[in-house]
Order: sequence, then C-alpha cells, then structure tokens
Amino acid sequence: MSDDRVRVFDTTLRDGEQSPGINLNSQEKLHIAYQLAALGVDIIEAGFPAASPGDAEAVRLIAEKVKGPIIAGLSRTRREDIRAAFEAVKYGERPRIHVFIATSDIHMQYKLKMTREEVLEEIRSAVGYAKSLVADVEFSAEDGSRSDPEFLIEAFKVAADCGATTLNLPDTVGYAIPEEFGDFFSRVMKGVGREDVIWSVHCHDDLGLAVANSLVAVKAGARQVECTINGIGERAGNASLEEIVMALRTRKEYFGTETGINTTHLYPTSRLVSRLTGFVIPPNKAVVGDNAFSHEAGIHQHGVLCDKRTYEIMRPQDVGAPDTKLVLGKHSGRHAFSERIKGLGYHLNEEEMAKAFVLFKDLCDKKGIVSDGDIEALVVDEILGGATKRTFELRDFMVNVGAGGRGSATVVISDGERTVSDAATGNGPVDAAYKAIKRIINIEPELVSYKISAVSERSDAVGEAVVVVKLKGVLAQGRGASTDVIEASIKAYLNAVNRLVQIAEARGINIFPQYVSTV
Ligand SMILES: CC(=O)SCCNC(=O)CCNC(=O)[C@H](O)C(C)(C)COP(=O)(O)OP(=O)(O)OC[C@H]1O[C@@H](n2cnc3c(N)ncnc32)[C@H](O)[C@@H]1OP(=O)(O)O
Ligand SMILES: CC(C)C(=O)C(=O)O
Ligand SMILES: [Mg+2]
Repeated sequence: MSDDRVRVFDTTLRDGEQSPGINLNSQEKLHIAYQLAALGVDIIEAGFPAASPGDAEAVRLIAEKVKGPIIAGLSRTRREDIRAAFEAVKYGERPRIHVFIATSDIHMQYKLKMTREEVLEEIRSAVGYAKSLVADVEFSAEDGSRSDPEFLIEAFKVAADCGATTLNLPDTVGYAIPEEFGDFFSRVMKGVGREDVIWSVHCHDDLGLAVANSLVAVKAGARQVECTINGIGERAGNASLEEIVMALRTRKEYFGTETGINTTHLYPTSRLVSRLTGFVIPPNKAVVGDNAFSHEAGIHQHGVLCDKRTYEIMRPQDVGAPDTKLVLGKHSGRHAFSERIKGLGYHLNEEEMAKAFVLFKDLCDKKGIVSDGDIEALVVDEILGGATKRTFELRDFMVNVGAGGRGSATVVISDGERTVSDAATGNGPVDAAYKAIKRIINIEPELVSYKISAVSERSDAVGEAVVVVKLKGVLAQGRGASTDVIEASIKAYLNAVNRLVQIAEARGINIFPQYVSTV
C-alpha cells in the first residue's frame, strides 16, 4: 500500500462512547479494540483518560494489550489532561497524544472565555508539552469548520511548529456543506503550507453530511479520516467508518487512494459494536444494514438474477455480510418467485407456477413479507395436494410439572385410522409432550425453533406457538393456538409434522418408513 493511503482513525471508543446511552466497561472496550485491530484500523482513539479513572484504565489496558494500531488518548490543552493521556498510552508500542482546543469565535468567546492570543498560547504550551512526552502528537482545532480560516491557519502553524505531526480539521457540529467544506479544507491546507504533516478530518452528522464532508476532505488532500463503527457518536453521530471505507474502495478510480482496512471484517465489527453498545443498526443502514444487500422489487430481483452488478455496487462477501437476499413480498415478480420455488425443490409446470404466483400475490397483500415456510405451505396445500391433510390429530393430553422444571406428559394422537397414546418425561412439560409425540409417530424430527407469544394482552389471552421442525433436509413450520400454552405448543408441533409429511411426499422424500410399518 502506498504512503498516500488514507489512515483510518477509529474513535468508536472515545467519540462513539460519547453517545448518550452508551457506557462501555474496560473489558468491552478491550474486546472492541481487538476487533478494530483485526479490521486493520491505523489508529484507535481509546478514550479520554482525564475524564475518569475508568476511562484511563481502559486506555491503559488497550495500549498494553492491543498490538498493531497506534493507540491514542484525547486531552484538553491542560497539563493534567496531557499527563493523564500520557500515563495511559505510554504502555503502547506506538502511543499518540491527541490535544484539542476550539478555534471558532463562538467557542473561544462563550465557552473557553479566551482571546485568540490566549488560545494560540494554549496550543503552543500544550503541543510542546505533549511532544516532550511522545513523538506522535495530533492537534485538533475543535469547531474548525466554523472558525475564521486565517486564524485557523495560524493555529495549525503554531501546532505544527511545536511538533504536531497530524493536524485535524473537525466539523464538530456537522455544519459544513460538502462543496464549501472541500474548498475550505484546501484553503487551510494551502495556507499552513506544511508538507511534513498528515491532514486529518473529523465530521459529525447533524445534517446527515458527515461521510460526504469526510470524502471531500480526502479529495482535497486529507490522509487521515476520523470515524466510528456504525457512525455512533455525539448527538447525530460521527462519520461512519464502514461507509467511508467502502466509498473509497468502490470509487477508487475517483479518489485515487484507499485505506488499509480488511473490509471483510466490517460486518462482524458492526454487529459486535451494536451488541455491546445496545445501539441497533437500522435495516437500511448503508453497507452493514440487514437490507443493504436485500432486494424486494420484482424489476430489481430480475436484474440481480441476471447479474448482481445491475443493482449491487459492492459484493456482500467483500464486507463480510451474508449473501444477497431476494426477499419475496408484494413487489416481487415472477422471475424471483419461480427461482425461489425451484430453490425449495419443487418442479411446477407453467400452469401450476402461474396459479401459485396469483396465490402468492394474494398472500403478500395479507402478510407483507412471505417466508419460505409460507411458500412451501402454499405450494403443498394449494397446488400439489389440496388443503392440508391433518395426518396426526391431537385427541388428549395430560402434563405434570415437578420440582426443578422437570415435566412428564401423556399424549393421545389419532392418525385417522388408529388412536395411540404414549408418555415421556422431559425438560419441562412441552419437551416431555414433544418426546411423547415422537415415540408415537416413531420418527425424530429436529426442533429448529420454537416461539410462543400472547395474541392479546389479557390474562385469558390466546397463546400462539410457532414451531419449525426438520428431517432429512425438509423444513416445515407449524402453528397452534389455544388459551393453554401447552396445548398451543402441542398443536403447533403436530401441525409442523403434518406439513413435513406433505412436503416430503411432494418432493418424493421417504421420511416415514417406520411410521408406515409400525402405527
Ligand atoms: C468535541 C468533543 O468531543 S470534545 C471532548 C468531549 N469529551 C468530554 O468532555 C469527555 C468527558 N468529560 C469529562 O469527564 C469532563 O468534562 C472533564 C473531566 C474533561 C472536565 O470536567 P470539569 O473539570 O468538571 O469541567 P467541565 O466539563 O464542567 O467544563 C469544561 C472546562 O474545560 C474547559 N475546556 C473545554 N475544552 C477545553 C480544551 N480543549 N482545552 C482546555 N480547556 C478546555 C472549559 O472552558 C471548562 O473550563 P472551566 O472549568 O475553567 O470553566
Ligand atoms: C475532539 C475533537 C476532535 C472532536 O471530537 C470534535 O471536534 O468533534
Ligand atoms: Mg467529535
């Protein structure tokens, strides 16, 4: 990779953690830092050591243990902050102290209550002090995008003269507009006129422009981008790392530079940060959202079936995401529908396919998203075999629950010709009942999932159970409802088994030899 690459400065653990509602402990931060190192970020801003002993401890832990990236600690221009940052990052192989102070008139006058001269003096003494402790010092001009450009140039010159090797121009309050910010960035870079520093950009998303503003800065010459996983951060958040990295990679011919990120780690890193912070990823989030590689509209699905590049500018595997999904819903067309039917193992003739498609569209109007289980039920019930044949029917059951959650159940089932009963014990009454059923039907479908929910909110609510079972590669879903949750669970299981029989028959898979000979 050339030295002209864009360095990725990840501040998930500092600015990201400043999101209202996020509070990570040291171990969680360390875990994220390991993953950021695997992702290949160049710099991890691990925290603001002067903020609290916990923050200092987390930065120290990360500096000690995480190898590869530079580990940075943020600091005001105050000596005690710089000392605290040094004490935390000094354990790392490549420590950085990141010093900041605001340079906009509004911040200097109303917040810092300092004159321009005083701010320049703060920069001089703080950067000089940091440089006496570590070789790698970054200086940030907080609220840079709203600063007087001539004063900003002066401030950066002082920082560089005192030893700062990275100069960061932040759009702290997300005020910048891309074209204007690009020009501003170029003007400041030119005014400072230093070839020996790395220019950095740090954008917030108050107007939803953080990524766009970061990218124009790269175009203007920035070679460090400060960003966070999933775009978490103060207020509306920071520029999103995954979006910047994939924009630079996807449009490399435009930017003429790239990052050193191992992009296949983007999706897992995004999930990890989401789980540990509790910040859910919206389905439509670029690059890492659930819908980023999903297509529902028929025209798009047809295009994707012909060639994915018609509607995908990135490959899901390049960001470590699950493969492209064609979601069947009311906007889907015949191409995607028949492809899914074939994928599920059914061979319908043209007439059957046309009929199934009409039924499918009706179902979509009622249901929104249609699952594979719904399609199988539709094909089996309506196209191949008429209405569902209830091969097994519940006649009676009795359960007992013992201490420690143990349960026993007796279940009576009729198969149309015979009525058979059996009993079993299990891990709770539902497990016991399912075991008793398996003894009766003499086969052992695997329970893939089991969900129970109340259909209304009153105490006499109807419980609805949804069960998915699997045998010999055949998956079937069943539902059962009752005011008694055990009965709902048994009915759902039998419903799933009955569907399994029918689907297997329709596919010519013999899954019940024992049943045929023994019951
Ligand atoms: C844009 C950004 O993201 S900036 C980073 C934001 N991050 C944080 O604030 C980290 C968490 N912060 C904290 O834990 C606390 O605010 C601390 C420990 C840093 C400081 O706490 P306190 O000493 O109680 O001060 P408080 O936060 O109330 O006020 C900030 C003080 O720092 C001053 N200040 C703000 N920025 C800077 C700076 N870059 N350099 C020097 N002084 C600064 C303010 O003028 C104010 O000074 P004053 O106490 O003399 O009035
Ligand atoms: C500390 C600085 C870089 C910052 O977070 C900002 O200006 O938004
Ligand atoms: Mg910030």
